[in-house]
Amino acid sequence: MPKVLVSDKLSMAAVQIFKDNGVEVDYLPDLGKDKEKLLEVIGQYDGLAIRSATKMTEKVIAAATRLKVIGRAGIGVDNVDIPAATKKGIIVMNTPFGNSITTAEHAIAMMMALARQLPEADASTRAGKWEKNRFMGVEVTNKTLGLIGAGNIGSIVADRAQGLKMKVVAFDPFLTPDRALEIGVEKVTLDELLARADFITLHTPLIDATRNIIDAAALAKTKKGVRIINCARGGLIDEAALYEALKSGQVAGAALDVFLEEPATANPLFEMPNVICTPHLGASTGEAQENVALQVAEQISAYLNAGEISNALNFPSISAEEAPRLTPFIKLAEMLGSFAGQMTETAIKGIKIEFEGDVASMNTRPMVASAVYGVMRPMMPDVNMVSAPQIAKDRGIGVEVVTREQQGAYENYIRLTVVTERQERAVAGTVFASGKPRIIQVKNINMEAELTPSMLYVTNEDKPGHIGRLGTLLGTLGINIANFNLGRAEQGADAIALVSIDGQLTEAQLAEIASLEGVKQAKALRF
Ligand SMILES: NC(=O)C1=CN([C@@H]2O[C@H](COP(=O)(O)OP(=O)(O)OC[C@H]3O[C@@H](n4cnc5c(N)ncnc54)[C@H](O)[C@@H]3O)[C@@H](O)[C@H]2O)C=CC1
Ligand SMILES: O=C(O)CCC(=O)C(=O)O
Repeated sequence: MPKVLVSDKLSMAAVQIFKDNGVEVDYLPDLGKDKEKLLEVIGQYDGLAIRSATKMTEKVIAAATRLKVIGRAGIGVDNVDIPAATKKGIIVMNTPFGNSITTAEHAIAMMMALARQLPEADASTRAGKWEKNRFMGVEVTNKTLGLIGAGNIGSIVADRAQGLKMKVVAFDPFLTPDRALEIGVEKVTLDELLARADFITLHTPLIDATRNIIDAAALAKTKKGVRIINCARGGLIDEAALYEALKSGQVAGAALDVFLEEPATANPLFEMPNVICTPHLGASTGEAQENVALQVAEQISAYLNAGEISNALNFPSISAEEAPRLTPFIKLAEMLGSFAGQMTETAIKGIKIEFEGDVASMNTRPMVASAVYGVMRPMMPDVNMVSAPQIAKDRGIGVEVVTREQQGAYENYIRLTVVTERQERAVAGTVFASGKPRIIQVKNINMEAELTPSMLYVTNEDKPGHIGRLGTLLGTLGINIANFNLGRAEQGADAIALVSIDGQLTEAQLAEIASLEGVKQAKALRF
């Protein structure tokens, strides 16, 4: 039974979902904050469900010897070292939509609170001051909202802001003109946004391109008296620069849900009267927390129990519907890769994977990952389907993918070519209607073979007597033949034999086979 740790505070509904799916679960909501304890116990778990308090650093990931999946009940995964997880073959998933409405609503609430100074007015009134003249606000109607990041949350914010009769301009390099039209925003450059916005709201992930996107230089380009809302990530705004801009009046107010250092318990911005702070509450509604907890528990369970992959950030998705259909092709791709990988003895420059027929219209990305995994596994025993594409990229191994309509007799055809300094070696296969993967071509020679755990691959001159000699030698060596598959380019040219055998060949036995008359190459293969 797979075992999952929930190390941050999650709705208990998640725990029930794990149990209902036959997954053992430890609910330890404070563990994520205790780095040492996390390091101590993480090695026991196959799955991990977190929010933002648990920091999955390279060190913790290295200690997670059994871990197969990390599920973030939420959107931002900046608390997970994704490259380290990928290298270890750990799938990292999030729940990209479950808290978007709630977070967008928080941004709008922060904007309105900022426009009318609600927290300060509230505190003053409770203190018995009745300072009616002190709290002069601004209307949002007809004001310009500058949206930095127009993805899921940004576009909901845009929709709500338009309901408040605001004009919305958006800076997002990936926003297409059609999408901008659809969500009713004007796509602008960052400088234009800074120059035009009365309110600026941030909704991007924290990545290198967005870190300190609002810095001193950007603040200098804003309208004097701009108000800024950040319900995305600390680190998007240079806090020291914001402090100075608030002090000088360049920025009239800021509403911050997120901070560079969290938990934020002492921050110079807390001293500023025109700053509203919440403790990373963007996603904190009952509705959003129920959504993300249920979703993450379902996703983790489906992966651990059935290999279904949804919302993974480091691996292509495989839906429950397509999983049964894709599985034999994923297996075939891995077998072809493994065959070619075992035959390759020099540095690999590239891998080409061609999909023909029905398979070309399927979700080929997991097959590509599986094929690359197959090629690399003989050289790197710790590689896996998640890490293989990244490792190939790191090593400069190009992966070319070609898809085309059916050309030959097979309804489905996958051909994998490994390119080395010295040569190209291709192997092709198909999946029959029965769901059985088969090798159908090796080095352009047709044959039909099932790949079994232990095989002998022989290339020889196509001359009479070879099969008899090989069979007799295997018998003499005490090797039982389970299946014998043959193919040849043309009469008298090169021929190949793929022999399924019981047990393993020793190096000495292989050398005897290689020295048989007419044999050009003999290799033991394992699948
Ligand atoms: N305060 C909170 O509790 C919460 C915060 N968040 C934060 O909100 C962020 C956004 O969430 P979603 O809208 O769901 O993500 P999303 O992926 O749907 O949208 C992000 C948008 O940022 C854009 N973007 C990327 N690089 C950019 C750049 N250099 N400049 C401008 N735009 C850029 C992308 O094109 C995309 O449209 C998350 O990454 C997360 O960090 C999310 C949920 C709750
Ligand atoms: O889990 C939370 O409360 C924070 C949510 C968040 O920041 C996210 O989903 O990116």
